[in-house]
Amino acid sequence: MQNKSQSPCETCGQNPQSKLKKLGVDVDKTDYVVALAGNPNTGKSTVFNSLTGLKQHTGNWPGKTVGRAEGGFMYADSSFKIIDLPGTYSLMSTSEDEEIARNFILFGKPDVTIIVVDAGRLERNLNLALQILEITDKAVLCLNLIDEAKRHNIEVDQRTLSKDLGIPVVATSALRGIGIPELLKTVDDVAKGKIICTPHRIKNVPKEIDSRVKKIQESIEKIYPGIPNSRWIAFRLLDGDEDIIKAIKEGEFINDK
Ligand SMILES: Nc1nc2c(ncn2[C@@H]2O[C@H](COP(=O)(O)OP(=O)(O)OP(=O)(O)O)[C@@H](O)[C@H]2O)c(=O)[nH]1
Ligand SMILES: [Mg+2]
Repeated sequence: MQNKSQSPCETCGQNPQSKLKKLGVDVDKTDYVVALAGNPNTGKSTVFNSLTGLKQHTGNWPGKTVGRAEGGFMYADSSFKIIDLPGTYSLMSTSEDEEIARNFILFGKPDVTIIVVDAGRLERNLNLALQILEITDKAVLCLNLIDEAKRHNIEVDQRTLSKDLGIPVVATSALRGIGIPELLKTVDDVAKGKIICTPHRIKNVPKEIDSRVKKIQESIEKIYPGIPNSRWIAFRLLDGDEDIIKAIKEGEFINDK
């Protein structure tokens, strides 16, 4: 039955959005888990709200999302849990909120990570995107605020960007719902392995460093069997990251589900 508030376009079978059912907070036992990551103020909560029907705080000031919020949606007969995370500039972050985001991206084992970036501030935003691509095999770049970028005559070569990053890129204007159907379909395709990502990774790590990292990695995995991203942790330990040293000692990551 057609919902009164929806236009014929929104309910047409050709439109991927017609396969979307917003589930609000109903997120028990879903088929897939999706994380929304990105710098502050890029529109993560706006994307979250449009997919779940929830009303996470949004606004034009940094640090609006505190802690993490969960919501759900159905798409093409599959159920998804989606996690809205606080904005963060780096996976080596220090504030409590940034730590929540970092821990979920690293250890929450999302099936797909949507990296939301500001199309008008791409260079700055790609710093976090590249860090996330080091540690995940399944990601989609959501090139948001495309309306604002256009207003400032900024054009993004999506094809080249997608090729260079090795993940699909979808342009959106989340505030206006533009590109959300395409984003949904792409996330579904990545989750189900219909789109295979080949994420950009740093190559040519010197042999000596690589072999030491592997040794540390083995020790971490011995203490915490099944821990994701042990290589990333090994690099952080080598770097003397106090936060990570403390978290490893206290098993903090393992409990952060
Ligand atoms: N013009 C325009 N504004 C947008 C778009 N997406 C989001 N916004 C606005 O940008 C501001 C920030 O959006 P949020 O969704 O709160 O951003 P966020 O990434 O969740 O922010 P943090 O929680 O601080 O990390 C809000 O005022 C939104 O209404 C868009 O595509 N175009
Ligand atoms: Mg937010």
